[in-house]
Amino acid sequence: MSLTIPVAQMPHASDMTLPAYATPGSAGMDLHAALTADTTIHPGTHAHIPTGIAIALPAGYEAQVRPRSGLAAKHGVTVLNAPGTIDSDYRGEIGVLLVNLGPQPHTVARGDRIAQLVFAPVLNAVWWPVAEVSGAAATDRGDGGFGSTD
Ligand SMILES: O=c1ccn([C@H]2C[C@H](O)[C@@H](COP(=O)(O)OP(=O)(O)OP(=O)(O)O)O2)c(=O)[nH]1
Repeated sequence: MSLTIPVAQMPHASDMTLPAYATPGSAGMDLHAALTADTTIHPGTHAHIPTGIAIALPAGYEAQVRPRSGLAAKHGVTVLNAPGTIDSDYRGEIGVLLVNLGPQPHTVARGDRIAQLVFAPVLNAVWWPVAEVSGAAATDRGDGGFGSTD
């Protein structure tokens, strides 16, 4: 299933290539760092990395900013708020909050692939207020949580 999404490049990224799927089966488009200067993320700290694009998602969809596993495995660098949520009514530049959980400083340069963007449909829930949810839909689990099946 494909979705056509308006995308605009910010002035500081007009020479960059748009995010793209790395392979025909990739779930996410790689997002690139639209930095004007290298940014070093020191261990235990995070940085807001611009991607140079703004999008206009149709109502009923979201985009998720997810980590790249290669970056995490090699450098301990991941997305701080993973998965970041891009709302359908957001029109600003997409940013990526990268956190360095590794032992070494990590430098991000312009054009580096820093995260991936996955598009997904969103279900809009409507509350149906009831006195007790177990009355509305009883289950074997009931209110057992947090390891209750251990
Ligand atoms: O990784 C992210 C997460 C969010 N956003 C943008 C798009 C999103 O639609 C907006 C708001 O994000 P979110 O709802 O997660 O932020 P909030 O902390 O709840 O703030 P707000 O009060 O702006 O909703 O910020 C990004 O660019 N990157």
